[in-house]
Amino acid sequence: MTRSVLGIVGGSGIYDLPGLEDAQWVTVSSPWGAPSDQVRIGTIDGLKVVFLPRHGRGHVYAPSDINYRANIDVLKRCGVTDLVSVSACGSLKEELAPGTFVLVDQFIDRTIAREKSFFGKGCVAHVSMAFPVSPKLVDSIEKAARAEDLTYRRGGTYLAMEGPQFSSLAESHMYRAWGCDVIGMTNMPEAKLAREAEICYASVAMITDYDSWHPDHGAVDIQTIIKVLHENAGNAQRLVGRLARDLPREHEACPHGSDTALEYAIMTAPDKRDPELLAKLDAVAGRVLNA
Ligand SMILES: CSC[C@H]1O[C@H](OP(=O)(O)O)[C@H](O)[C@@H]1O
Ligand SMILES: Nc1ncnc2[nH]cnc12
Repeated sequence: MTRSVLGIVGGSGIYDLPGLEDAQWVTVSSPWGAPSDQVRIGTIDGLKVVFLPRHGRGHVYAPSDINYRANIDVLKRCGVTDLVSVSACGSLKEELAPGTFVLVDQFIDRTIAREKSFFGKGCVAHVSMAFPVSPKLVDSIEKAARAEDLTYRRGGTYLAMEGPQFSSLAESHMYRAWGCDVIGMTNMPEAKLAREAEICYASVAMITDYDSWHPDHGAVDIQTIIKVLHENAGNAQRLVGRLARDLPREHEACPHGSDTALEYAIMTAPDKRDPELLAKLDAVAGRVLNA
């Protein structure tokens, strides 16, 4: 049996997790470089919870500057089995009004300037991203959202853009034509790296704006986003608190195999593997490399 450990990556406006018991900021180092910040480790009703502010306290890192590999690596080192991103996002659908929480289930990755894999020359691996989100974890988030009476929608496609500038009007229309529901700058490659690290991942997109396409709303601006984020911070905290109280204490196997993603993924023959890369993979791929 594996005990559940809940990880929370806090996005814009979420730099701490009130309600954590016996909480401490802890430095965890990673062979992948510096993570965004220390992690805040504590418990909620006996469940270990590990919180990491994605942009660092004080919002130091832009989306393209975040060391996503180090972030996922340190969360893995802390034993995280289930990881929930809480992110500010723009809406690409009329019915997804600011204040709505979308429980994302698909992604389109349009980022272009980020390290996207722990693997590469000397240890090549290919994991499935067909179903990037763990439905059991989303079940628990949905239960929590219902219990807290939040306005939410289960399912939605998140368009990950490079940023840091917001989309042009033409891009915004194009993403709508593609059928995307929300737009943000951070969930990729985070979701891909969580899959490589065999961590169940889910993303809560807190809608803050209508991006730039809506004829009755002006183009997105940061003041509006911050205002909506402040209005929703309490809801986000209640959601996470409830999720932590109710998450099954025994980690449930992911129907999409998130927790066994590396089982047959590594292509490089054992005698051709690069020892330096293998050493860096000790946390994310230890389960299969040490088997
Ligand atoms: C503050 S608006 C743009 C910024 O907010 C989102 O970040 P996060 O997902 O960490 O909440 C968005 O992706 C941009 O990085
Ligand atoms: N419209 C938008 N585009 C990209 N990232 C966002 N984060 C919040 N709103 C956003």
